[in-house]
Amino acid sequence: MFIEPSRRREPPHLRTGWIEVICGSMFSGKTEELIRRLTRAQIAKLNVKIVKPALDTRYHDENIVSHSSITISSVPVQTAGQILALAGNCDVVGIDEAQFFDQDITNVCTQLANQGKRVIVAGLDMDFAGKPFGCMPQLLSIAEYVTKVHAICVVCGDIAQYSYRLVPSKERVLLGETDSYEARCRRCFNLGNDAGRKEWAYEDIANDE
Ligand SMILES: Nc1ncnc2c1ncn2[C@@H]1O[C@H](COP(=O)(O)OP(=O)(O)O)[C@@H](O)[C@H]1O
Ligand SMILES: Cc1cn([C@H]2C[C@H](O)[C@@H](COP(=O)(O)O)O2)c(=O)[nH]c1=O
Ligand SMILES: [Zn+2]
Repeated sequence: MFIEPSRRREPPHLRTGWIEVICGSMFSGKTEELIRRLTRAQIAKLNVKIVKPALDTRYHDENIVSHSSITISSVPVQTAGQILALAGNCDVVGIDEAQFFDQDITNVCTQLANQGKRVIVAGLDMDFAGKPFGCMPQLLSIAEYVTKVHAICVVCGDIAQYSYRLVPSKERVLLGETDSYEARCRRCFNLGNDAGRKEWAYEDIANDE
């Protein structure tokens, strides 16, 4: 589990900000982990600002909502640049669904951290095709702390790092949840439509051994 660095008691001239990235597939617990960290910052009475891309209207227009219905209020923004103005003099900035921002998000996070803020970013590291998603590789490179979380493969029960798309669209951006995506392990992701349901997959693994 991620434990916050204890930098509060450092003298102000030595205090710096930093960037944390939480990545993984859909259903891996990125949003839950983001909300957990932000809630702890609020308990510590830090001034917290939370944003998400305005296009993410899946569960709610404003709030950030996890697949398990855990929620925290946020401000929807159209561009990464807007985050700088919104952050003002806050201590902690939380950003969800970072994969939907343009490359400018990297500069924005760097500027915020350089101002002394703790920046916590959550986003999909890979798209439905298993390719690195937009700005995420750059964010992962510049972060001080990276946490990769995993879902459970709905086909075989193994650890999942892929978001398998169940509908035929090839557009990179397609909002959805269990209606359009499922979490899959490497093997079941590569099997595509040939991946059977749980019983079949267990049998197959046993036959492989
Ligand atoms: N295949 C799955 N593997 C793990 N958790 C799942 C799965 N399907 C649904 N869930 C639920 O999703 C929750 C995580 O939701 P969330 O934090 O919103 O994930 P993410 O932001 O990574 O998509 C889990 O705690 C669990 O309740
Ligand atoms: C893989 C993939 C996902 N999306 C969309 C689907 C959801 O609306 C979000 C991811 O949300 P989560 O909090 O990580 O579950 O992104 C997409 O547009 N394109 C993709 O390739
Ligand atoms: Zn699997």
